[in-house]
Amino acid sequence: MRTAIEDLDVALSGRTVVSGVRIMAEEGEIAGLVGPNGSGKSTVLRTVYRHLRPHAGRVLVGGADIRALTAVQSARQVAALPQERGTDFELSVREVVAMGRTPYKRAFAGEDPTDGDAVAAALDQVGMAGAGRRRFSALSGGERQRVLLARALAQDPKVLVLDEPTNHLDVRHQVELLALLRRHRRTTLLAIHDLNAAASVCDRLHVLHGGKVVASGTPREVLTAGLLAEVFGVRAAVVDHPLTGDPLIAFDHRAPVFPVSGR
Ligand SMILES: Nc1ncnc2c1ncn2[C@@H]1O[C@H](COP(=O)(O)OP(=O)(O)OP(=O)(O)O)[C@@H](O)[C@H]1O
Repeated sequence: MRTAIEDLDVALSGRTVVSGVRIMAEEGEIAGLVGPNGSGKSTVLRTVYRHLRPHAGRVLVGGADIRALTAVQSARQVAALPQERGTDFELSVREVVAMGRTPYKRAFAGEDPTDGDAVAAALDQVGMAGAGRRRFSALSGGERQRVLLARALAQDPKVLVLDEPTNHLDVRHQVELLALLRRHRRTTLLAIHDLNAAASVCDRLHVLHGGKVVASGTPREVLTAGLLAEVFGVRAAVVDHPLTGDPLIAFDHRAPVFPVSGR
């Protein structure tokens, strides 16, 4: 569902950390938020899943201001894989994923077959179909990550918000997760550090720097050697990926880093 972040300002502990942010994700589009540490990516995403209240501006999902929705209404619209990931659930994997079905239940109602199917399908999609009975707290970081993604998928939202979803994942599971996102074609807002992964999966990228969007466009438009030097302070060449044709950033890990302008 079309999601618009309009003129967003967020202040935390009295300091403006995000200002004037405008990001649009069309229906079915995967919009990537990239930028250096502390540039405001998670803060923007937190306003979309209502973890933070903006100081100014608003987030519209399908034309509705998400702050005007009830908790249940917004949970049916937006599901998140946040950066702060619970590790203390003394629940089974299946129970954690079933939490994603809460917005569809009446109080104290049990699980119906639709819920069971949604949970099973979500676990299958993240490659954890055989792990339903395992204790969540006994999983590895990458396994937990995949289970929490399954919980978000089981929520069957109109908009997925993913904060660093490939963190902790080995390369195969990174590739699988990106393929899953591409297959799903659900409106997705994604914060991601891996710029090559971003180039392969995102329709449009929005570069945050010092709490502001400094570039928006397709990965090819945005990921230029000049921008990588200016915003990230690194030397890199952007070439065509020999297998996919996507932009491929070859970082020069030996070069000294450049100074970047702060906020
Ligand atoms: N609770 C808080 N109180 C005060 N400042 C905060 C708080 N949370 C985040 N910040 C600050 O807000 C700014 C943006 O942080 P944010 O987590 O959104 O950045 P990010 O781009 O997601 O970073 P990273 O890539 O490191 O995850 C940073 O300067 C951070 O220190």
